[in-house]
This record gives sequence, structure tokens and C-alpha cells, in this order.
Amino acid sequence: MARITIDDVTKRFGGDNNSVVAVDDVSLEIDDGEFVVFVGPSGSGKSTLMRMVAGLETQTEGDITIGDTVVNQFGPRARDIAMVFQNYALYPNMTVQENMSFGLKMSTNMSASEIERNVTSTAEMMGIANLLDNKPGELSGGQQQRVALGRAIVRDPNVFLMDEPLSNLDAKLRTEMRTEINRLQNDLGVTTLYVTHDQTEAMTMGDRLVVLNYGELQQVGTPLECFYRPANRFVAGFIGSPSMNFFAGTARGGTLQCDGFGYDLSERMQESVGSYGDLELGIRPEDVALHDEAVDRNSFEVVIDVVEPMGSISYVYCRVADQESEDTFVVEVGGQRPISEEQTLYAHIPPEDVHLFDGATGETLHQRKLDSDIGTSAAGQSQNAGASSGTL
Ligand SMILES: Nc1ncnc2c1ncn2[C@@H]1O[C@H](COP(=O)(O)OP(=O)(O)OP(=O)(O)O)[C@@H](O)[C@H]1O
Repeated sequence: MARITIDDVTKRFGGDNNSVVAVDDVSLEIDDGEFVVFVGPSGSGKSTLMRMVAGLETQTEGDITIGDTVVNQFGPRARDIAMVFQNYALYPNMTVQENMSFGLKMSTNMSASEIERNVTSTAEMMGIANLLDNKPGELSGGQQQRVALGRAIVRDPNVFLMDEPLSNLDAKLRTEMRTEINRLQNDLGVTTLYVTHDQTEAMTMGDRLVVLNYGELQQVGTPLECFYRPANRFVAGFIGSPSMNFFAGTARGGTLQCDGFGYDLSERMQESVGSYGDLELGIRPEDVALHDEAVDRNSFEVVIDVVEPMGSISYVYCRVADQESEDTFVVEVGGQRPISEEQTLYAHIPPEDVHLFDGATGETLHQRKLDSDIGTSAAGQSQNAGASSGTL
């Protein structure tokens, strides 16, 4: 097990004239035994950051420390890490037994019988003991992924690095393996970095999320902190599914004038943001209410675009009435509530659930109220990149 420190790390690809900044001055501390998920859209620098920790890529600037050792000059072998990739990277001509033994044979002085014992017990733990004589081509995707995980675990490394390990699996298997990786990480207690672009995966795995966009750190915090206390509009929009709804508007004298409706800013909101300026109002789909009539000044008529039944809930895609804009926002309602596209309904946005963002910078200016303290992150630190925490 090991603590990992990433210190002012930048990675630029290409020459001076057409260089790409894949990772931009990222600093991060990962605790011994912690499970940290790098999450962000495609091209945000997640894999590059992980590959630098692995020693597969060299940073342009900054230091990476594993345990007490600055590993900048060390190749992957010397870092005592095990990686699991999206494409499994199993050797097709070797049996499962041989695939799992290979790393141990190459990098340890273990005897053949010791290696066999370790491989067998890990294969039993992973539920693949009956497949040890098979070759990867004879296995399903889920079984291959178990072998890839088993091969990493049997090496008993200081650090696990996993780059989108579940993205080739179907939805059901993905959910199963997600639970399994959580359980394994918990049992083994090995420091783990996990890359995904899937925010649902990110929310359900890991002690802390590292949210990246365009190579820049947006927020580091527990999944709940990132969900309820997003550092900026990007995090608010990225974490949570369906995404937070946003309404752009201009505040004048305490009323936020959005396209098609005015929203009275509460006293608490005005304390956070003032009464004038360009803002974006953010509200989660589960926090918007749909009524048969306007309940107060902060209600507005909507046109129902599409109703998506999901079973216990439905997603209702709405537009603000009498607007040319085709933009929709989504409301979550109970699955048994009958809603049709022909109905006239009014959306109500409760002030206690509203987030407000700076219209120009996206910085969080005001956060929703919470019923309880969501706690601090596992490492006792929540790093909000360039954002105020706002008023509760
Ligand atoms: N070897 C390379 N040469 C040039 N540019 C690269 C190289 N590797 C990555 N990049 C660029 O660096 C940026 C970050 O890429 P990276 O693969 O780290 O993103 P990512 O968040 O992991 O994306 P994805 O989810 O699509 O894998 C992208 O703009 C990418 O095009």
C-alpha cells in the first residue's frame, strides 16, 4: 500500500507551436489505501494523469511521489503498480493460469509452487478457478475482465491503476463488476486510482472523485460533496444523472429574469450573489415540482415535450411556455403519476434547492440547503479548485 502525491504536474504533448496541454498543473494527495476515481469527459486528461502515475508517460513538469519515493525517473516496473485496462490486455496464447502467473514469474523470486498456490487462491476469490486451463478467446468479456483483475491482484502491488476497466461489458455485468471491485478494494485496502468518463460509475465507486475538464482540476471531494456542493457549473452539470437543469438570466433588483419567467431571489440568495448581474440558476431534476396551477411567483407554465417512464420514476422533459427556444429541462416525478404531453402544468423551483453560478466564470456563488452535514472526504480534505463554497 502507498500514499501517492502529485505535485504541480503538467503534461504537454507536441512541439512548441502546436502543443496540447493534456494535464494542466494538477496537485493531489491520495492516501494510503484510498480509492480515488478520476472522472471527466473525453479528452479531459484522466488517462494521461494515470499513465504518468504508472510511469507509462513522463510529465513535462512536476513531481510524482509513491510512498516516500519521488518516482519521476522510474519506469513502470520499478513503481510496484498493477494496471487493469479496458481491453483486458490478456495474452491470447496463454491459459488463464499462465496469464495470471506471468507477472509473478517476471518480477518476483517466488518458487513455481508458491506462484501456483497464489494464482489458485486468487482465482478462487475471483470465481474463475474453473477457467484456469482456458485461453482468453474461450471466455466471455466478463470472465476476461475477472482474469485481468485477478492477474493484477495476484501480484500484490502497492497501487492498482484501472483505466475504464468495465467499459466493454454490458450494462448488467458492469453493475455487477462495479460492486465486486468496490468489495475487493475494500477487502484488500490497496491504494487504487480508477479512470472513468461515466459519472454513475464515479458516484458509486471510490472514496473521492477527482473531476477534470480540459486537463484542469475542477474539484476533489467525496461523491456526495461533488453532487451537493459542486465547485462550479461544470461539476454541477457533470455529476448527477440526468444532469442539473440550468437557466441563464440577469438579476435586476433581486429578480432573476430568465427566458420566459422571472425568479425572485430570496434574501439568502441575494446575500450570496447580490441583486444585479448575469447568473445561471441550477436545479436538479428531482427538486423541480410540477403542479396543476401556479403555486407562487416562482412558478411558470411549461409545455411537456416528452415523458420517459423509468418504472418507479418518470422523467418529464419540459419547455418554458411561450418561448421560441427549443431547450428543454427535465423533471423527475413519481412513476405512478400519469402525465401526458397535452397537460397544462406549472413548474415550481423551491428556493432552498437552488444553486447559483456566475454567468461568466461558472463559479459557484450560492449552494442549495442541506438537511444534514454530508461530512468530509475520506482523506479529510476537499479541494475545490478556484471556487468558493457559497452560503448554505
Ligand atoms: N500521445 C499523445 N499525443 C498527443 N496528444 C495526446 C496524446 N495522448 C493524449 N493526448 C491528448 O491529450 C488530451 C487528454 O487525453 P487523455 O487520453 O488523457 O484524455 P481522457 O480524459 O483520458 O479521454 P478519454 O476518456 O477519451 O480516454 C487529449 O486532448 C488528447 O488528444
